[in-house]
Amino acid sequence: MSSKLKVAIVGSTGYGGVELIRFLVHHPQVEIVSVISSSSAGVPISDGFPHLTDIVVQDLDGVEVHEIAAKADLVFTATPSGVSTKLVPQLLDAGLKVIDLSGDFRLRSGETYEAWYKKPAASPEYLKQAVYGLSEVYAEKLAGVSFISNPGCYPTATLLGIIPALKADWIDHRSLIVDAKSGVSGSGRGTSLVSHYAEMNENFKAYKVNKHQHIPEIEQVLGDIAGEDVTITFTTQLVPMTRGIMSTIYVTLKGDHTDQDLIGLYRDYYKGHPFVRVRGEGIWPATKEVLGSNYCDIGFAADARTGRLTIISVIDNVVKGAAGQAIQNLNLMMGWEETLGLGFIPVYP
Ligand SMILES: NC(=O)C1=CN([C@@H]2O[C@H](COP(=O)(O)OP(=O)(O)OC[C@H]3O[C@@H](n4cnc5c(N)ncnc54)[C@H](OP(=O)(O)O)[C@@H]3O)[C@@H](O)[C@H]2O)C=CC1
Ligand SMILES: CC(=O)N[C@@H](CCC(=O)OP(=O)(O)O)C(=O)O
Repeated sequence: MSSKLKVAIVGSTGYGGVELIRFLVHHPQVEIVSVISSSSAGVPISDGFPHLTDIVVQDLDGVEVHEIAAKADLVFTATPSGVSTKLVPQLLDAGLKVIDLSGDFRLRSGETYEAWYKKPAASPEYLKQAVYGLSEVYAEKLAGVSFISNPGCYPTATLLGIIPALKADWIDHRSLIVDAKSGVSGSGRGTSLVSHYAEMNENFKAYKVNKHQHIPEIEQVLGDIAGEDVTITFTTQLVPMTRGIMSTIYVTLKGDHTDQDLIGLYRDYYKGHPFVRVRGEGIWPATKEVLGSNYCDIGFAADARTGRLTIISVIDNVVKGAAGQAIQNLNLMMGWEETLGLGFIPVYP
């Protein structure tokens, strides 16, 4: 009998779900016992995803909570916001561990969720149970828990870029401006006008400026760390590429810290967390340098002339921004090596 952890994936036909499969197939402690679809049950998953031919031979299962509970120990819910709100409590009540990739359990306040997501929030009882899984920052809080809410893609790149400097009190958080760019896969597999080739190709488009649902998530974490309310200016933009997020952060420095000081501070903060790589002086990261991997790469430019600091943080939105971090969180939850199943070099070129 296998002693591996039995996992199921709801939303396995979406970008996050398919990426979970890509990594979990090689995870030494995990067996995928069910790939689940609300719309294509009974069909071999490789019919819709021929790249999985002869690798994942399972048929898709339907979303039947009691059947999932009979087969699995843990469920990844890679489902749209609004769907997780209703599904996750049922899975938890059935005794399953859950790692949810949606935005439905990241905000502590249901009112804040409803204001930004424009959807009914989950009940406070379940919001309270969720542990926010920004892996490098909250690793110790994740050990042994049953329910992790995986961070958003933009928050992951942005928070990992800001937190060490904020913790050290080297920056004035009232001056924070975040200019964030994403590849189109960030909006999921469902078609929309925004991701239509003719709309997106050879185009560079800002959207949800100051209205993006990730603003309260970023402000919640920064506020916890600063010990007071933090507000940010946040602009999101769509770039005509498939994967990748670059979050460029502008902030006023407290004191005259150099690039070398910042490199030292960040390397120290992320010591023991191999998925955050701090670049050397003048070597700023590009999205392609983390493509297909769980890395977040960070570079700096402190400007003595203006007293401001530019921080550049890049991730692959589908990996470190979703499926990869979810698996990193699984490892932390289970007390396994943080890198298990994730040790891939980025795809280059
Ligand atoms: N793409 C990204 O870069 C990131 C995504 N996220 C979040 O992760 C989640 C998944 O994202 P992503 O994979 O991109 O989204 P997709 O739209 O690509 O996939 C979502 C999947 O959810 C399934 N689904 C839809 N409705 C239901 C339902 N009622 N019950 C069960 N399953 C349902 C669909 O599959 P089927 O019809 O087969 O059931 C669909 O394939 C979302 O909440 C997203 O916001 C977070 C960070 C980054
Ligand atoms: C490029 C693109 O459209 N990205 C999406 C990311 C959505 C997402 O991941 O949503 P939650 O984290 O809130 O679940 C967006 O900006 O809305």
